[in-house]
Amino acid sequence: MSKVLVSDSIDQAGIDILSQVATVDVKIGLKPAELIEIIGEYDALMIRSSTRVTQEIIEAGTQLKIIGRAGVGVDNVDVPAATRRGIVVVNSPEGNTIAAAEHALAMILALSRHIPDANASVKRGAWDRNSFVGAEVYKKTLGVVGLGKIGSHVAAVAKTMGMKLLAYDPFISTERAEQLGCQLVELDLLFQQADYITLHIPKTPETTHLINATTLAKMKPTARIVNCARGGIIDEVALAAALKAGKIGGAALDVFESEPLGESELRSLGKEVILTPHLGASTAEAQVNVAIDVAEQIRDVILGLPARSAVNIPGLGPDVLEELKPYMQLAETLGNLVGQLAGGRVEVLNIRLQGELATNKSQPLIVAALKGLLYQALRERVNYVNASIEAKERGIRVIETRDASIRDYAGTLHLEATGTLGTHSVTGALLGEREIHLTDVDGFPINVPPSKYMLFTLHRDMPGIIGKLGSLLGSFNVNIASMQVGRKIVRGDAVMALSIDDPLPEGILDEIIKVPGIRDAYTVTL
Ligand SMILES: NC(=O)C1=CN([C@@H]2O[C@H](COP(=O)(O)OP(=O)(O)OC[C@H]3O[C@@H](n4cnc5c(N)ncnc54)[C@H](O)[C@@H]3O)[C@@H](O)[C@H]2O)C=CC1
Ligand SMILES: O=C(O)C(=O)COP(=O)(O)O
Repeated sequence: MSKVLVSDSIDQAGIDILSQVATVDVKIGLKPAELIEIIGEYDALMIRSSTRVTQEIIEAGTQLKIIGRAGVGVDNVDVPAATRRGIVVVNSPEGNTIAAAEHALAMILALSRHIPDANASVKRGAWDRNSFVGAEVYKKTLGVVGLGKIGSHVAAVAKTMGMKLLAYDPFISTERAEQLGCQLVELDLLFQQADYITLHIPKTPETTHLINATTLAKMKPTARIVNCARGGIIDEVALAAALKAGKIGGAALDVFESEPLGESELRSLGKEVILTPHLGASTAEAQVNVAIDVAEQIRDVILGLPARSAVNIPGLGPDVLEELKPYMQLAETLGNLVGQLAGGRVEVLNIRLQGELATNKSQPLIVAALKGLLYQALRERVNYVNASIEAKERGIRVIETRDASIRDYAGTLHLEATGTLGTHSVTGALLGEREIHLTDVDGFPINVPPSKYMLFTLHRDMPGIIGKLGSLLGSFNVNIASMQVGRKIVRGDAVMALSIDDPLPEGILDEIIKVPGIRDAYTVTL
């Protein structure tokens, strides 16, 4: 049974899902050295933002197949290190969107009305109404930095509160911003004009210390800044200095450069500063959402299925995956088959997407075909995550072509592998929704479902040959489950595809090739 380590606090709904397929150990608060010591036993690791999954931990996780982040940000995971090791990293891109957006909105209102300090003062026994006179957000300008999932929801709600919206996000269109009622502007303009600035961007090298002494100096002295995205986007020392000097009006922070927040000037500031301990995603609803979302993906990967929100598999979003899953299976099977027919080292893989596939995203299919192709060399070490890197490192050139014309099937996939031992090709299609059929091998039309053990021969189409092959296999106690011949012309060259019940015994291929009329034979395990 697989083993999953849960090293941060996760909702029980996730643990219940994992327990269906694995032994689940919940160990919260492990020190890095303790995690390194035990991670080697586990197939999957489920975390939130508290566990830092470093390269050292990934390297110690020799059995790890998947790291599941029950939340959005994967900046606490060394994703490149995981990718190199073929470990899938998944997250829950939408499970806590509303929770984080509502926290940012709560921060905006709490800052405006001094709610935390007013509350603390009443609880201390005071009744001080004069110290807590606030400001309205109505008709004020909100600058949204990062108009993604969370930023968009913040914008939508802020709009209904009567705020004027500016947004900065270099990766979204003016139309999208307009749909949300936002005016897309340059960052400097946003800094200059906003009464409130809310950050909803990932932490990247470009966004680290985006808010610093220079950018803070561009803001209105009354501006209030909210960070419910990531610590480190704001230079906290510069922020504390700007607040103290009255260069900006206030700040509400949920995330910090170093968490838990240690010694900090920010703690000593008054009602203009609100600090929460990374609570953006901490609602009952969001925790159920992210736990289920990520646990299901871990379960799927343990069961050998692809994950729907892998951050390190290019182009494999949930919508794409749902549509392409059966075709990815087809691509993988064909890749595995053509790799075995080609034998030796493959140098070029031609992939032709035909019919309805021609208009689809090709990247997941290429990755799946490469995974299949490399299976003989790498076995379980190759997966959707590292197939492209492994192929590149082996010098396999991928050429993709598309042909939208529809032939016998709605969509077909054609793979041709050229390597040190020659060129071979296979074509396949789906029958109904998901039944794989081989429709062509080396240019000869056939129509067979692939099976675990197969034998292919290239032979002359002449009387008696099928009988001879049948008897030969019989003499080696090989049971034939099905057999089909594909030929282009009568008595010309032909291909025979046989499904057999067991692997072909040693030495029998040499005997098959000796049968008069048989030119070549290939055994394949799928
Ligand atoms: N405080 C908390 O507990 C939580 C924090 N988060 C954090 O919130 C942030 C946003 O999350 P989502 O909205 O789900 O992500 P998202 O991926 O939907 O949106 C991020 C947006 O930022 C934009 N962006 C990227 N680089 C940018 C740059 N240099 N300048 C301006 N815009 C840039 C992208 O184009 C995208 O539209 C993430 O950092 C995430 O980790 C998310 C959930 C909870
Ligand atoms: O989802 C995110 O990016 C978050 O920051 C939430 O973090 P958490 O899961 O609450 O530790």
